[in-house]
Amino acid sequence: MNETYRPVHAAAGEEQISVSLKEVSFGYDPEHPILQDITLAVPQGQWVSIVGPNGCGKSTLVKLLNALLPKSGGEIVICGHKLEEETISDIRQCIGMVFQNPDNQFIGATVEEDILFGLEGLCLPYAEMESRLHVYAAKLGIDHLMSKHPGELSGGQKQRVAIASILAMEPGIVIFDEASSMLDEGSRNELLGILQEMRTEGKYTILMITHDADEILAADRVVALAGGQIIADVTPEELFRDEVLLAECHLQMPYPWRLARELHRRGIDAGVAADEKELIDRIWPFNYNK
Ligand SMILES: Nc1ncnc2c1ncn2[C@@H]1O[C@H](COP(=O)(O)OP(=O)(O)OP(=O)(O)O)[C@@H](O)[C@H]1O
Repeated sequence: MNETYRPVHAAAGEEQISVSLKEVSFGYDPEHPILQDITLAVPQGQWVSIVGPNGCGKSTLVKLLNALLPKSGGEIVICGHKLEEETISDIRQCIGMVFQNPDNQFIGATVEEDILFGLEGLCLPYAEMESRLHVYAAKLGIDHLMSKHPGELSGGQKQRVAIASILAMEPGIVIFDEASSMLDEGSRNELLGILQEMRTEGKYTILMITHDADEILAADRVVALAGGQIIADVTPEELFRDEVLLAECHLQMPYPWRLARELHRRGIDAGVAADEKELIDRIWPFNYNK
């Protein structure tokens, strides 16, 4: 196990824990466990990226949280509810999941119906449902698609609808399982902006399975899985500084980090820039002082 992994069980200080796993295990075939003794606590309001190589069990892990798959051992507590037969429906109300393929997520015959369907399940007053419908359709830029049948939408539009449907229910925990892989760069950045806004509200805990460097950098914390175990629990910066860990996770450094490393090798210590302008501002003095 990588030394960087620091298991966390209990609340640090007064922090409320949204997601807690203690020694959780699971195998599709009991003889071959996919996940072994996973222990993890995520405080309310935290944004966690879950990373790791293909097939290491990231999707399996998040499906255990709302009993889409049955854990074979250990304890899961979601928003104070211990996961048991009787608490599954309470727990499912606390968790919204957006998957990679939006086709599997449509229920309504139109976009509007699809968003309203989830809200009806929460038994909200009609005015509140209408208000959320319009707020989240506007946030995701899908107001003009409300009367469309899901079959008439592009992959990226379908994913925006799926995200709007989940966010409109305002679950305390939102899980994205490679949910932005269908989105173009602009839409992906918009989604990151929406999540950043949600983070400032402090009400949402975000778990995001991703291989995307920008999404990883946006998180508060990165949990890395490999070989059925958590091998690291670090900040995004710690991950991107650790070339061994990056290789274990099959990840690359973000472009500005690679550029900074190359410049450093050539004697220019410009640090990591967030964008092109900052990069030029940082490199310019080196050229100017020659
Ligand atoms: N329904 C299933 N039945 C049997 N084995 C499965 C099933 N779903 C997944 N697996 C296996 O479990 C392992 C973990 O799969 P999982 O989808 O959780 O990985 P992942 O880390 O999310 O992968 P990726 O990054 O490719 O999406 C893989 O070896 C996969 O083949």
